[in-house]
Amino acid sequence: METILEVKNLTKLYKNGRGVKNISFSIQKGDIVGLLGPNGSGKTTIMKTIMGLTHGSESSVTVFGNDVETDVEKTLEKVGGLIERPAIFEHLSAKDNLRMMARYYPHVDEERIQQVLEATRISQYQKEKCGKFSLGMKQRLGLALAILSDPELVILDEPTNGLDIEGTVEIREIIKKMSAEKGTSFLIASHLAPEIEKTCNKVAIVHDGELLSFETMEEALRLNPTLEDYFLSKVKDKRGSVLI
Ligand SMILES: Nc1ncnc2c1ncn2[C@@H]1O[C@H](COP(=O)(O)OP(=O)(O)OP(=O)(O)O)[C@@H](O)[C@H]1O
Repeated sequence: METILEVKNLTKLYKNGRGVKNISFSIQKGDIVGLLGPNGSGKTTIMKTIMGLTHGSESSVTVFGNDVETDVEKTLEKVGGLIERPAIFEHLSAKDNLRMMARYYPHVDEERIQQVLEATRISQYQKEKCGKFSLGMKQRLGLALAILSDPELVILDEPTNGLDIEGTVEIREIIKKMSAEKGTSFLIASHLAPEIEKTCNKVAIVHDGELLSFETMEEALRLNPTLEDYFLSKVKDKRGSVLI
């Protein structure tokens, strides 16, 4: 198995003392890893540190064997990300937003742009200015931007945020198809257990800045009817109480 991402003892504490402590996990080629945790548990902080957008204190994050702290550009060449809100130029069309992004990737041509517009089902709106897009359409464009360069690792923060049922299913299918057909690896943050359960083959439970567990989905569901039950059992183990 090829290790794509390795996070060792990631600690990032903000001045207010909040953040994440001692997070360790790894992603192998083709894995779809879900980062499941409630609001404020540290999911975005973990993703931002992996993408070099913020820096941990005692951590080591290696992507494709390169240390993210020492060589961010090289490390992130094969990584696509959608973190917090998609970075979209509202005065441009969806297609022009993709063209702007394509400037950074010599191998991305018009055919690839069209392919991605179709895969994310925004081709019918491709000429409209993005300022008029609904939240869900912006989210689809955010995913299109993240996968445009055909990255080997895609990092997505709440990718189905604002999407309707069909949109959620479509995004899930795109993720699974890329993993199965191309071996693309994914790290997906969400506070929605059913979504992570349906999409991912591994799950990391984050709570109050700590990693409570990192398991295959199969193992998580072995003694639990749903991922939600697994999550609650892990939180209960930590607190020694049924209250969460
Ligand atoms: N720039 C910052 N300065 C101070 N505290 C921060 C900062 N960013 C995040 N935090 C705090 O760190 C903790 C983890 O936040 P983070 O955004 O990583 O959580 P999250 O799991 O992504 O939450 P959500 O699901 O609500 O997006 C929270 O307590 C948050 O208030």
